[in-house]
This record gives sequence, structure tokens and C-alpha cells, in this order.
Amino acid sequence: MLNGRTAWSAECSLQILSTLKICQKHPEILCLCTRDTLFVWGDILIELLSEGLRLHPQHLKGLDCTKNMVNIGHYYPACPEPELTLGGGKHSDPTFFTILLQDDIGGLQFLHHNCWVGVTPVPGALLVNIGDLLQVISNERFKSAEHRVVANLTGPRISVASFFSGSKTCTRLYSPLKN
Ligand SMILES: O=C(O)CCC(=O)C(=O)O
Ligand SMILES: [Fe+2]
Repeated sequence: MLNGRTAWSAECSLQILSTLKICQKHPEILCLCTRDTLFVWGDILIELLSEGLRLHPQHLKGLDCTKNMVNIGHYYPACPEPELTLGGGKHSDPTFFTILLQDDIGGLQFLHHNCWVGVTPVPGALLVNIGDLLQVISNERFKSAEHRVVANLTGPRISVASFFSGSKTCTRLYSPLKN
């Protein structure tokens, strides 16, 4: 807090720092993760997801699924006793979908048939995670998988998540698609 105000600049610079640190390690992905490019990926993805539901390619876009995107940078310091803690607790994303850029440290795990399965980092790859809103809209044909981040002896680990979650001022009611 700064004079009673939230120190938003610290969060903001952390986010930029995270993106820059990843880009320093993998300069080839710089063009993948600008805000404009992420909106393009979002539009391509939502078309594919619409088609996956046998809908018109623009159907989900018409529900404003890609209208708003929030970027959050994560910084997980190296941990001397990783088994005693977690980098990020178990959750599902309350979004339509999330595009995630992670560095090469690893630690992200998804819950699959009651087992935690690690996501091996692939240099330059963006990871797409279905969120709760898309699970509801798709009538559970797409699943919003629970995930967590384990702490690592090595680090820091850095990731940047781009959350596509509709407009903050949206008053639209979402419900499962009729079959
Ligand atoms: O840091 C990660 O790999 C995952 C972060 C995450 O799950 C989130 O921001 O919702
Ligand atoms: Fe998440």
C-alpha cells in the first residue's frame, strides 16, 4: 500500500519483467506474446473450439468469449524444501480459456483421473487451458481441468498467463448450449 493506495505498479512491473525474462531466454517467442498477437491467437482458438462443438466458427466469438484479456505474470522463487510447499495451489481457471507461456523450469501439473500429471515445458510453445466458463457453455464437452504449480529447488520459475474472461462490465448471462 502507498498512502492508502494499492501499489499496482509493482504488480505491473513484475508482469513486464516476467515476460521480458522469458523473452531473454527465448527471443524467438517475442512475436508470440505481444498483446495484439495474443488476441489473434484467441480469435483463432475460439474459432477452432466453436468448430469442435459443431457450431459456426464465429459462434463463441459472438458470445464475447475473446473480448477481454487480462495478463498476469507469475514469479516462483527457487525453494530449498519444495516438498513442504506449493508454488500455486490447486484451482481451475474462472475464464473461457487461458493461454500460458512458461519458461523451461517446469512445475505445472494437471489433475487427470485423480493423478497429478506434469506439463513438460516445450520451448516457444503456448499452452491452452480450458476455463470454467467454457466448460459451462459447452455443456461439459470441454473440461476445465484442475491444476497447480509445484515448487522447485531450481529457479526462479516464470510464467505469464493470459486470461480470456469476457468484459468486466458484461451483464450477459451465460448458460449451457442447447444440443
Ligand atoms: O504458472 C503457471 O504455470 C500456472 C499459473 C496458473 O495456473 C494461473 O495463473 O491460473
Ligand atoms: Fe490457472
